[in-house]
Amino acid sequence: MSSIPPNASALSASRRQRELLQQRPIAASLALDGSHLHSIEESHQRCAALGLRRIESPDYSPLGRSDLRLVRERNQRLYVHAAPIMELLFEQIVRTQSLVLLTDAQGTILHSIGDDEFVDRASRVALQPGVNWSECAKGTNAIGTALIDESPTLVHADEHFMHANHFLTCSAAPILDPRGNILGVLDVSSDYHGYHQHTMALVKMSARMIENHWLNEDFRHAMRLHFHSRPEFIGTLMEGIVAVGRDGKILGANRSALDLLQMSGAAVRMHSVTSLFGTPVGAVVDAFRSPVAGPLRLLLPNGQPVHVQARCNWPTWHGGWQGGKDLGEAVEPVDEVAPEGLPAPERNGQASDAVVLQETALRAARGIGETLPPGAEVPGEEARSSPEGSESPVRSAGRGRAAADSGVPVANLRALQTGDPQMEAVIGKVRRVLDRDIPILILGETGSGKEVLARAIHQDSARARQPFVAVNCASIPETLIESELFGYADGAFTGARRKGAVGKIAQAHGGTLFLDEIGDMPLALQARLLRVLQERQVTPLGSSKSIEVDVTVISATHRNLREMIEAQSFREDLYYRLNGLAVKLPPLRERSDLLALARLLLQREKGGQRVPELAPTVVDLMTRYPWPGNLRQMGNVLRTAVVMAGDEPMITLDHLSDDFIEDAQRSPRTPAAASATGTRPAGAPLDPAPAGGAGEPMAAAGLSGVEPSPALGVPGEGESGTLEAMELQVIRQALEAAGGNISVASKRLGISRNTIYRKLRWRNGSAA
Ligand SMILES: Nc1ncnc2c1ncn2[C@@H]1O[C@H](COP(=O)(O)OP(=O)(O)OP(=O)(O)O)[C@@H](O)[C@H]1O
Repeated sequence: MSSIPPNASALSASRRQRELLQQRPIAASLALDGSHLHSIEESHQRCAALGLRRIESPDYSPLGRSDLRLVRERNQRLYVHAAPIMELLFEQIVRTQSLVLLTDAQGTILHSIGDDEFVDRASRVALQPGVNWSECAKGTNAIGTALIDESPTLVHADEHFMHANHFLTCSAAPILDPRGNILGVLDVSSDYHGYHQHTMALVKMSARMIENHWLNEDFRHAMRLHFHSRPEFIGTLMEGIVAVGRDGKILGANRSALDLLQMSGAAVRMHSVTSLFGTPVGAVVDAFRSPVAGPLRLLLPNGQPVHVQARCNWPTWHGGWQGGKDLGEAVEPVDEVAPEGLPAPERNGQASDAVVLQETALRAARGIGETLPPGAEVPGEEARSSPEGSESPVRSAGRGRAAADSGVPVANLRALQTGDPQMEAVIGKVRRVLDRDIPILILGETGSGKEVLARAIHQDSARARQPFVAVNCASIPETLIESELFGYADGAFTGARRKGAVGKIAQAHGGTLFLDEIGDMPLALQARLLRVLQERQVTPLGSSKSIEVDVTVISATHRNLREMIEAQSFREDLYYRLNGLAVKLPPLRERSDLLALARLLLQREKGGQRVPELAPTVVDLMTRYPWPGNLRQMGNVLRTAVVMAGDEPMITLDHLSDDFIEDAQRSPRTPAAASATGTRPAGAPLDPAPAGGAGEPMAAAGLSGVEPSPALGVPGEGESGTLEAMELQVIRQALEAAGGNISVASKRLGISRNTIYRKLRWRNGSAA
């Protein structure tokens, strides 16, 4: 840990604290304690020393698919232990607009579960698999700072170093192996308005559960002593556990053991059963030979009495234990058994985990009930409050997530009609096939709104009250995608999760299955998916029984599936099965409703408060920028701008990050977006695009965001009347009639595309 800076030590603690509170007013409202403030302050100093800037856009780029696969493979064991506990944790916080995240020891997100609406918001700051959240990548944040401080860490709102992350509140706890090495971090992130003081307790407990599972597996052939000063705490998360070798040496300990013993992991491993509990290991084994043995009462080195229970693979131990000598033989693993009277091995397994977490959440909810957010339900009450109280928990959770509302209404198709003719055409097409059991394939660049459209289709369909289940084929490790989709039967796996699980396809029964990034579906699974879609039956892994499924399928991709078919990486038969109707979303740079969308995004950010205006210079930059990340990227830029602007009524260049300004200034204006600058009222109809016009994307016509591009609109002041102005007006009208498509306009006018560019570039240059 770094030391307190000299100027801080000179100031009185309370004055320093006051200063900090002024700097971070949102977090100040939580009245967090001095050690918390100190840890955040130190982290900010580290970030400043690293040269990080508060207003910069963090590096959002995730690892490539194959790199992510490698990282996940390296951390497969952590995932196997953590995934079921993450699900339990999520069940306790479902509908609180939160995300449960697991990272590796470097802070790279391996796995996430969350409320759909918040997943959407979180993905805008790349709280998603493959993205690294170490402090040096994202500045002060709960994951990165917990990794450095090696302790549970809360980072709330403006305590995040980077402004882009100020909307978050995050509670993270490192996960340690029994030797004290960091395995990864467990984190819950949500919108800071939804802060709950009990979230950190749940995260810490969940991290401990993962650690205990890890320890139990690591030392499944060793004896484990479970101890606590109060016998009723044995078998709970508060119990200390030490693993003991046959020679009586301590091999490892869980975090509670270190707390109870007040020792470091390294110090504990210097001990033996004799030096730690004052009794030779042989005596302990003998004491537990009896099938009715109760806990032993032993003394810790500090004289504190504790109650101790033993667990081990008794047959192996009885055979191997000979008067304290380690036979050193390799022993065949056998199923763990406990003598009668000892806690059964499962007592520390899934069932007790669920109970512990639920009880904690219930206690927290009762104790601080008034701080529960609207809509949050006390665990266990969901089924009662649900109108279809008899449905399965999986189904309820799915519906809860789909309908979860963070103040952003789930859009229907009408809400997506913000004045762009290409969008109008797309929506018109999907409306015609609604409820006709025709699979829809949504194509479009990343961030162009494919998932939002899929949800809107579901929302407007007769299945709206049934689940909408989204599966991102790119973010699930290839090894897990099969079980995620198809589910698995009890006993199909021997890992931490032995109970069966309902797959996503079955979860979507009665509703809509959204297969996002379908182009990333491994080839081997494409055949299986095709069979499910054709037969409308799914067979979970390890089961011989098929389950009938009634789902309507919407899929989406940013890839060119036809090219993939040619390259034999996508099955043609599956393509035709998914493609009852293909619609292509326009990229933002081609949309004429950019300003209307910007306003919607600002409204979302302000959550009912007064929405700031955009200064003309900002509008100019926004309309000339090519927006490679589309709506998602525009949302990020506006979120930062809103935070920077605070209560100011107008967003100006001062509120935008420098790199965005530089990039945008280098970009010429795009024709379609230019019509959103006010030259055409947002929402006013454009001439319908000619056949093949809107269908031919600008990129395909050779107009990329970096090429010079023309502006649309009526002649500027002082332009009208001259020959040149009339020429320009004709070109603009032709372009507008062609939906911004330069190839079509040039053919109609009988002039080359270059002439159009030249004339309009000259006009832009002279107007500048
Ligand atoms: N019409 C819209 N109005 C406001 N925001 C929108 C609209 N469409 C999309 N967005 C926002 O843009 C972001 C990206 O949307 P979405 O996730 O649907 O894109 P996508 O094409 O599915 O992205 P990806 O290809 O990366 O999965 C989201 O934050 C979403 O809320």
